[in-house]
Amino acid sequence: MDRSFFFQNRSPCKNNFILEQEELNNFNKFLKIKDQSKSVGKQRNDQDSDLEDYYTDDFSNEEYIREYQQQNSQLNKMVKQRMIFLEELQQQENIQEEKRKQLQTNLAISKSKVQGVDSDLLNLISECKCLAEETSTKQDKLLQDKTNLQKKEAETLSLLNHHKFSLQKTIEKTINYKQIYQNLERQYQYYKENLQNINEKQKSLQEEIKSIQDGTHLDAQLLQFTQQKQNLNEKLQSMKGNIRVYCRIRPLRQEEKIAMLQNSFKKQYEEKQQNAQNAKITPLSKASVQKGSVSKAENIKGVGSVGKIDENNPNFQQEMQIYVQSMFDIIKDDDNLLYQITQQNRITKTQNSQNLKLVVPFQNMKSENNIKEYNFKLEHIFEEDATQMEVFSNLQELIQSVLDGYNVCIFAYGPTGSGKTYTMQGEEDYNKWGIIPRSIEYIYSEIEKMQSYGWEHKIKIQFSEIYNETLIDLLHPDGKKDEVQDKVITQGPEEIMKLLQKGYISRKVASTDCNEYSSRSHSIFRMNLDIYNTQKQGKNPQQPLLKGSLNLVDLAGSERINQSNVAGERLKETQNINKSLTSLAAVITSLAKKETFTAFRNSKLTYYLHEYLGGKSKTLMMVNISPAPSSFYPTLTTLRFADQAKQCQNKTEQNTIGNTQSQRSISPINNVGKQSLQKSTISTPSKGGRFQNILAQSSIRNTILNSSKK
Ligand SMILES: Nc1ncnc2c1ncn2[C@@H]1O[C@H](COP(=O)(O)OP(=O)(O)OP(=O)(O)O)[C@@H](O)[C@H]1O
Repeated sequence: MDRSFFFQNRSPCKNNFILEQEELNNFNKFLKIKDQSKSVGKQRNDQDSDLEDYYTDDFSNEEYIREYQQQNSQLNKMVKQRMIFLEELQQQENIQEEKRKQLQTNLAISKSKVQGVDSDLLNLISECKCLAEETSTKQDKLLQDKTNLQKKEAETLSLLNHHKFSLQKTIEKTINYKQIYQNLERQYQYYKENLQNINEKQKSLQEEIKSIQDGTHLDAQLLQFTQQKQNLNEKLQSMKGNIRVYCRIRPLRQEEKIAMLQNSFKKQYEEKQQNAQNAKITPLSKASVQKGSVSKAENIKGVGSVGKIDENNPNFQQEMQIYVQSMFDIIKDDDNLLYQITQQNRITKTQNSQNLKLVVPFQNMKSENNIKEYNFKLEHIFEEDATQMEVFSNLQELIQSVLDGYNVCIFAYGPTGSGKTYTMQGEEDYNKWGIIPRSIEYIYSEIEKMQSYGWEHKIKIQFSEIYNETLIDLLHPDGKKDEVQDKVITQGPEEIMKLLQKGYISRKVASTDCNEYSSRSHSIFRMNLDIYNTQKQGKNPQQPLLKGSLNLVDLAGSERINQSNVAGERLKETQNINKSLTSLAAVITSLAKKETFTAFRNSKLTYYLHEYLGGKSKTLMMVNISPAPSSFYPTLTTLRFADQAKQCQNKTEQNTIGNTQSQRSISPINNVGKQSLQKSTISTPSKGGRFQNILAQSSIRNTILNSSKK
């Protein structure tokens, strides 16, 4: 049997080697015994016998023994190889052990390092925490800064918007002014050329005067020249229509600005209150309210009843006062800003080449988004910033007509407090003089200029009022009723001013809720001119060549009785004012419709003015309106009336000899009820006070002369 397979098939592990080694030793021992017994015949002990028994089967003959020996030597070689391999393994194991030790050392080092890293990590974590806190604080600050910036941005934006709006307005105005300036420049060129022509004509006329001894030739030419001028003027006037309607918007008054701010505050307050109420009504309490166990007002403590402001609440009053005061500082005199802040709609003027429109926006109380616009086409609109001078310069041509022998009537119409008396009479300061003093000044300056051409004028004035349907002569010492006398003026414009001043003091004025100095009567200033030409008519002519009449009417303000809060005598006045204005509106409507009969006699006012409404006069209605949102309804009614008035057509005619209209006085009107005037009941915070120092200021004649020189 080949036993080498034992070794070949065994794995080269240490135990296997030991076993193999043992077996080999045993076998060698057996061989030795065998050899000894063969040569010496030596006695075998028990152990040898066992070995011999063990191997006897296989090693019975010599051949086998040799074979085994060979195998044995091979096996020895293998054992040696295995031993070498074993040693190598041992060495590797040693190396591994070394490495393991090394690794352990490394592990220990790493562990200590990890411990270091751990503490570093802890430090880092705490640093991170600090950083996170710092970051969150910084974030909060940044958020705060951002909110502040956003607020500032919004404020700046609204300011910019406001500036943009003002700038746009300014640009529009500048464009308007530019156009006006260009027109004026054209007119100036035109007049300059005309003046040159006139100067040339004047020169040639003067030469003719020198050369021609017979005066009638000159008279004829002068008259022709004057008539040409009158015809041209007449054409110009008739082109503009007969009852012309101008509109003047007065500036907002302080009280109106305050009212606008208060309304805006109330609106905001109401909104806030509503929001607070909505927030406080919980579903449960709503249910209780529906069940009827809790009242809504009870439920919302401290807020007041739903949707309504308790105006008597001192907190509300105080808050509103603070708001209005602070806003007033902000808006100063910037009306644009006021309209923007209070979100109120503004009356605006629009213009194209043909039409001048007044747009009156009205916000429906029921729905905020429902803004209705009312458009009115008017011949001329004076906006809030129009000066007295600007207004008059637009009427100058009309006043000129009086000197050319026409009847002219300008009446101021509008709700109470809309600026009629300011427009007609004005105030003490020269810049604030109204149409009446400026017309007197203008007529006298023209008369002076015409004197050198042989023109002479006789001036008579009347100043009257219609109060409670009674016509009263304001220049009569006893305030004569139902008859107005002419007062002949001999001393020039100062005399007229003095008389007017007296008349203003007598005029019925009272303080109402709508106007501190409210006119309670219609006042009529009439200036009659008898015009002569001595060069044509010779010295001391008996009859005037032309007659002109200027009528300036300051109507009492139309007002709503509940709005002006009047009672007693004041209520009666208001009723009479409204009645006569209603008659005026009816007359205007009738004339506009060209009805065959017009009821002029329905009131003293229409009867007194009938020649100027339906006659041959040149009539201008100056419609005064207030821009205040609270005056919306009176403004609308007034503009509707103006719309009717502009449709009336008069046939203007010059008052030449044989074609004169007597306007000296009005005869007593029997069929209009005469009412007695209870003078003692009238409080008279006099509008005449505005005029008291006019005469003291400067000599009117000087003013007139200076202006005529200009
Ligand atoms: N264009 C204006 N510029 C400055 N202030 C004005 C202007 N128009 C009117 N006012 C002021 O408004 C107030 C009311 O004006 P005014 O008395 O002329 O109104 P009214 O229409 O005559 O009123 P009433 O019909 O009640 O007599 C006055 O204090 C007046 O000075």
